[in-house]
Amino acid sequence: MEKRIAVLPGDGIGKEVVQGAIEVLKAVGERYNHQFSFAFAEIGGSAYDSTGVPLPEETIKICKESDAVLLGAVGGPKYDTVPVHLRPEQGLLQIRKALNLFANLRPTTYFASLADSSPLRKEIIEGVDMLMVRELTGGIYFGQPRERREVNGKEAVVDTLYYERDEIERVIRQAFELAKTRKKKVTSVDKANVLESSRLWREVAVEISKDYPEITLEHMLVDNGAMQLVRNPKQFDVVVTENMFGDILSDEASVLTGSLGMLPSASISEEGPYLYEPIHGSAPDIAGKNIANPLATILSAAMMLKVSFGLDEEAAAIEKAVNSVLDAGFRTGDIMSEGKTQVSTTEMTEEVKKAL
Ligand SMILES: NC(=O)C1=CN([C@@H]2O[C@H](COP(=O)(O)OP(=O)(O)OC[C@H]3O[C@@H](n4cnc5c(N)ncnc54)[C@H](O)[C@@H]3O)[C@@H](O)[C@H]2O)C=CC1
Ligand SMILES: CC(C)CC(=O)C(=O)O
Ligand SMILES: [Mg+2]
Repeated sequence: MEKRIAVLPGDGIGKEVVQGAIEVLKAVGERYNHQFSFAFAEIGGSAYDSTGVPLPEETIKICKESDAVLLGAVGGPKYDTVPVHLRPEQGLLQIRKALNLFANLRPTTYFASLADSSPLRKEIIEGVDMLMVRELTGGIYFGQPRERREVNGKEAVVDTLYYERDEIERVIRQAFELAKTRKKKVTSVDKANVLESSRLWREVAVEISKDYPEITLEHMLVDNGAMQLVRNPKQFDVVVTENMFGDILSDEASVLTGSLGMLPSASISEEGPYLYEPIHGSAPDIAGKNIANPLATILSAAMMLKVSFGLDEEAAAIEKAVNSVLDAGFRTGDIMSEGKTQVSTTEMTEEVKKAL
């Protein structure tokens, strides 16, 4: 199979972890006789530095001409004083919008050999297998107006949480479709006791559920959801929620696996190409030290093989290699525990390649 992959390393550890995923994809290509080519493009702070904007037109073009997109992460303290509309994070929001990536799938699975790395008790996390479906192109990260203003002589500020019914419908329908292939339960997380947007969200979820009689729909308020996620995560199968709630809850969910550095994601659209990225950010506190965990990005590459290219066997081979490396005791600093072997980003990548 011949596939062209757009690669957007971004900033900070984004560059380091993406390199790991590329090497693993090349190793899979060699072993299974696929030709993966890589087209590099800029995004985020590094794009701002070289072009003055966080998402150059050229990057959008390269992505649209590719079969899938692999992204690292954007941002860093260097850009704190850049005007908000030019900040690295805007580049990420803009590429999601440009590619119409309306649903972000963030699976949280239990890694038996990492049970010691989670601050949560083993009996709470053992067997966790949930999928967060986060709305990705609407809500408060995109709504207008978003500005500072003066009101009655005082400094004021406005952000806007805006959704159109069809934006809510398509992501909730996607969650039900995914639940059909899993444990047949959808938990819709909202704040319907306060927000009008959540009241419509809940209404739409009930309507769509009528098309899926075999699937159980449950509603949960987001504050309770945040608590249930660490108290009893095994109750969840598919969780569907709006953009900001999903952003926050999925970082929380990563604690169930042992580290933020373990959670991959796939962002899907109606037309493709899809985009794959770890859920973490550019981690300025550890960037440039070759200590970041590359596994979330390597597992995102596995999601790419499966979801975009239909290469189930190859994707499973990567997942199996990751598990065997963890079972063998290799750990980056974020998942390190007593008696294990601490390795760097590049060494972890090498171990995964060997295990393949
Ligand atoms: N998708 C993206 O590009 C995202 C970008 N950001 C941006 O990243 C920058 C830093 O944000 P933070 O709030 O610090 O979030 P972060 O996700 O970058 O880091 C949070 C903590 O987790 C650790 N961590 C994250 N990924 C890791 C990995 N692979 N291996 C080991 N440890 C890891 C970091 O060292 C840090 O202590 C900001 O500019 C933020 O806007 C934040 C989240 C997502
Ligand atoms: C720019 C942010 C919305 C990125 C983020 O935190 C995420 O997508 O998880
Ligand atoms: Mg986030």
